[in-house]
Amino acid sequence: MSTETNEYQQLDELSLEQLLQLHLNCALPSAWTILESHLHGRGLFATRDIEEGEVIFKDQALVLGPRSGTSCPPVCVGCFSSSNPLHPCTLHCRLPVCSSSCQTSSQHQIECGFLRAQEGVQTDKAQINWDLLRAVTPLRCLRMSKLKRKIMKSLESSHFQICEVDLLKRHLHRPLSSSEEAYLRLCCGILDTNAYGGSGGGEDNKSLNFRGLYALSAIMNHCCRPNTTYWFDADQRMVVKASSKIKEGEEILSTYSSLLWGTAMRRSFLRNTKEFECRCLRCKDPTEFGSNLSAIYCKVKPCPGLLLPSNPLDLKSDWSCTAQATTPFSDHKLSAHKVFPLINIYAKVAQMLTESEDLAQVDKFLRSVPEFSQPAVQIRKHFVLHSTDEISGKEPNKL
Ligand SMILES: C[S@@+](CC[C@H](N)C(=O)[O-])C[C@H]1O[C@@H](n2cnc3c(N)ncnc32)[C@H](O)[C@@H]1O
Repeated sequence: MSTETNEYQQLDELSLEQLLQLHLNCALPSAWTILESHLHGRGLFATRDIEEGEVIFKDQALVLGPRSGTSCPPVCVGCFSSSNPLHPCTLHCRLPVCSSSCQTSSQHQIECGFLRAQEGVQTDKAQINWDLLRAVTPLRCLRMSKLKRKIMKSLESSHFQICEVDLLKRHLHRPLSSSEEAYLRLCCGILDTNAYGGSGGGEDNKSLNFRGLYALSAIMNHCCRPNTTYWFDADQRMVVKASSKIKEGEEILSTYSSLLWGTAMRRSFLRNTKEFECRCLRCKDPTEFGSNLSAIYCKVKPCPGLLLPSNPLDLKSDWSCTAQATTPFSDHKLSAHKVFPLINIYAKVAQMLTESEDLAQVDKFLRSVPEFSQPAVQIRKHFVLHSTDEISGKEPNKL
């Protein structure tokens, strides 16, 4: 029997928890275990009391690739940095790199070889193809170790129709073999469901933007009031820390959406990208634990109340006024289809103001929306980050 078959058989005998411990070289006993969750499928649970602020685990990515999309600056496929000027790889794979060491890095060799060997006939080889950036992470899954492949295949996969494989097929002239295509499609589904987008530091304080499949983190279910927080260290490991005390037996929960988004935005993001309806306590509470993050001022003048969704789990429900019982006005409601355009306008204005940084206009705008509304929170967050960066001498962050 070959060593390879032996290796596979040995891996087959291990549970997902043991495979992950092997991959992460964990010190045992771990503070976590994998159990069935009442939320969905499997979840991560505390094996002992975990103190607030304690690092629960450091997760090593199974695969890393560049982050892409309209909200991300263009990055180098080698180092994931957007700080240096980018140029097309000179080997004509049409991906952006920032240096010769990034071009010759072992991780770039995977997609570079694949795209080079099968260049599209009519493409301009000297140009960067920004669309292809999306296909890099799935292509890197083609060259995973057996252990990583086994772990990846045990993760949950979505059935999204939009897939980077179709994009790749448009840019290649050699058809993908059926096994390549099936494997790449599986990888895309697994990445969509489980990958985390990382950004932040890195060496020399460069801002990095990457997408990583962190398998242990991928077992964590979502909650809009999670009990963990995470960041990425200089080696692009995902460090997961308890944001509140977690008792033995409790589920360890992450968040897949921004905590600063209001309920309607979080729930539609989760439905569209992760295919589930969140029904956590924060989603059920119109005031979002008293923060009134989704609120807009009541439109009946001079009512001082705030409009909040009557039933936040139903996107179509009316928005009612908090001051209704104590004011002489009767018609303090707005239908959802009138509220959402308003919220969208506020969000766009908030974005424009943070980009232009006209402080007089920002001040005027902040007076027109409730203190804890999402656009107000976003604007404040922007200026806090900006001033922190000014103090530390870094380039200011954009929202
Ligand atoms: C990264 S996986 C989480 C682990 C997953 N439970 C498993 O068994 O592998 C993400 C998927 O879990 C499900 N999920 C996560 N949090 C959930 C929640 N709060 N409510 C319902 N489903 C959830 C969704 O189907 C989501 O696409």
